[in-house]
Amino acid sequence: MVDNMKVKLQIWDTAGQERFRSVTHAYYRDAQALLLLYDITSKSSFDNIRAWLTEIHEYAQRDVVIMLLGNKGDMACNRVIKRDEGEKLAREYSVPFMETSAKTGVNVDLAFIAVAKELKHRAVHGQQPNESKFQIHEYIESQKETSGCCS
Ligand SMILES: Nc1nc2c(ncn2[C@@H]2O[C@H](COP(=O)(O)OP(=O)(O)OP(=O)(O)O)[C@@H](O)[C@H]2O)c(=O)[nH]1
Repeated sequence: MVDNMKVKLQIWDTAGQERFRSVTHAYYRDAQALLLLYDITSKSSFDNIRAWLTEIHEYAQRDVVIMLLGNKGDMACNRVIKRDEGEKLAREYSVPFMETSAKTGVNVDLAFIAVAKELKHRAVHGQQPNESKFQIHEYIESQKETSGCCS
């Protein structure tokens, strides 16, 4: 339930980076939202994000909701990608960003709730230029948790 409205999300987990080239566009071509995850302890996973963003720009829907997530936030002591770098990349592409942990659950609900809220808002209000916009960036900034022993 999002603001008293039932929102149904169908979630697809695409193949990982090593199979990156073989992922069919069909996976994300019709998606309304895309969560791009990298692993804060893996430089290659972070470097792959740019390639994904280029792909998305080319093949995904123009108004797709994109969110950048730096996962394994619980392993901040082993991080090789600073939070700063994630934030900078997100700013460059104007997408919201936060660090998450699938292990501890930090910010995981928030990522899905923010997407659900954005999609619900669009469904209810449409996308007329004058309509008030749900501010997904602001919502995430106000709700996200930041933690980590060495961050
Ligand atoms: N500590 C920690 N480990 C995690 C986290 N998320 C995933 N892992 C571990 O990282 C490994 C890879 O996780 P997957 O979910 O298979 O990653 P993936 O990118 O979907 O993998 P492929 O799609 O197969 O490339 C597993 O051993 C997970 O248990 C996290 O937030 N924290």
